[in-house]
Amino acid sequence: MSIISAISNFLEAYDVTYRQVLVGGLVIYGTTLALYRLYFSPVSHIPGGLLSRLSMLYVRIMVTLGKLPDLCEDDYYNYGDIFLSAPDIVTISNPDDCRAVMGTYDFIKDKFYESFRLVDETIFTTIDAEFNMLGRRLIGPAFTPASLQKMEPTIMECGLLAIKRKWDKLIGENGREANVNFNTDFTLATFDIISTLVYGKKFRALEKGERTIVKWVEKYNWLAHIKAVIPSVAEFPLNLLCRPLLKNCKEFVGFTSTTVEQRREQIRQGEKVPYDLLQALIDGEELEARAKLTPSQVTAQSIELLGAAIYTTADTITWTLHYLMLYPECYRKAVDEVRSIFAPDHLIGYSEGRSRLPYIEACIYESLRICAVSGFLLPRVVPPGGATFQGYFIPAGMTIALNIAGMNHHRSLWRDSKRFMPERFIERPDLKHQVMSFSTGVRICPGRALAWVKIMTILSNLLKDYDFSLPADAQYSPDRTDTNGLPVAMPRTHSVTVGPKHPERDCILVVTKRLL
Ligand code: HEM
Repeated sequence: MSIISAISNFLEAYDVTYRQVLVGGLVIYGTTLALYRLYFSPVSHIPGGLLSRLSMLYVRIMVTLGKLPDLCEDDYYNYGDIFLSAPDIVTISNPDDCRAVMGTYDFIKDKFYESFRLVDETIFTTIDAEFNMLGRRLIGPAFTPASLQKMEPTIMECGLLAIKRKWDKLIGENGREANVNFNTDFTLATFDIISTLVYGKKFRALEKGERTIVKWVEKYNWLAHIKAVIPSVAEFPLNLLCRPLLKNCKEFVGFTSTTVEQRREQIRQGEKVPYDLLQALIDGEELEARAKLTPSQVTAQSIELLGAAIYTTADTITWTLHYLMLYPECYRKAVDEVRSIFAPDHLIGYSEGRSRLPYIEACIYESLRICAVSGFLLPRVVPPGGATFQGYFIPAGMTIALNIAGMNHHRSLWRDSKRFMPERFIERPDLKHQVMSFSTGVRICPGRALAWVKIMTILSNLLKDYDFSLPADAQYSPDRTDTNGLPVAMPRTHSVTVGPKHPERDCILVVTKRLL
């Protein structure tokens, strides 16, 4: 008698259907798994929300809905230094613990980072320490103060000055004032800056409204976001569902590799080429180093730099201006500071802005802290031998996630942490080193100095040259407060960075030329 007929006979004898067996099996499996996760897994004694402890599904749903930043912050306030974000994701928020993890290559990046991989390995996606160090060595020289100073004219021209031209034109057309979507303008300006530095070409997205590449970057980010939730989405048959996104990435890669090839040709022809980010990468192909970048790695890296630099910087400027509008006394102080130091016709360069505008610098730190554009989880794998945090042992192979929002709101460092309070950095400048928005350790953001140049030059000059106010119908203003009496910030969402959820509604400001 075959096994199948034996089972059939057994089911018939007890009057049980296959369906009942299937449902019963699933119930037993689900219950056993739930009991294991809640009471018997090696990390079951770590605190965390019931849904997070039961299934990975909860965090995936939150990621899909763009709610991860809110979850990270709320979970820190609810559970403290260590908690479970999913049955096998232990999240840590204690700055010392996070530094211990990030200070070494032992805790490699989790497979989540594969969702960002497009054509080849990059500084960001790699888990290979040697390759990461090589990439960082190559782009490092582009981010020294001397190199950034050389790039500053481009940064000014494509960033601040392009924004000013656009706003002045709008104001001129409207009479005295104009309504601007500052998030869109900061995004296009930061795109124009970074694309000039990466492709060596000016696209003038802000001026001409030409957004092809911005859309490519947006869709590349979306694909990465979807891959983070459904890793097999780029494989058959799911790839059929996101054909337009995959086609978009192909075009993006094609355009980038052609541009890289054009630069190589210029070099071969002996033409003078600018020193920019692309050049730093191409130089890497020529290095005598044992490991050097292949052409497809240069393409992949160029795309990554574009993706890493646009929304991070634009959204940071956006949040800073938004918080200044919610806290008018801070806005007033920032404006008074810059206008008392610099003449109306002075173009504030980065280093003078950074050294002479401590309050505006403090506003930027506070915005990076209170709503980090990277305010979500950075997942790493626990190395062989396991690791102990806050008295809990975490076995090798489990994911440990660093909670940037948790560190930036940590009770031990930040008094009244939900309040936008730039003064904290004036009273205690040492706190600047505790803002974790650029991460920390061996994989700290290599582009942070460039980001600072863009943020500081754009913000300080705009505050000097324009008066900003909220439109009459603004939904988020100083008058709309929460139960603690603090102004409610506009809702945020998360794809690759944490940005405004409804920029078309919440990022409109009335701009007038400064009255002399
Ligand atoms: C306000 C602006 C920015 C913020 C807040 C920011 C934040 C971060 C954070 C938190 C990481 C670590 C991510 C992780 O480990 O998962 C990171 C990595 C990285 N960032 Fe940035 N970033 C900013 C701007 C930039 C810019 C302008 C560039 C380049 C032009 C850049 C290039 C990179 C690269 C290549 C990495 C990967 C580093 C590695 O894995 O070794 N970022 N950034």
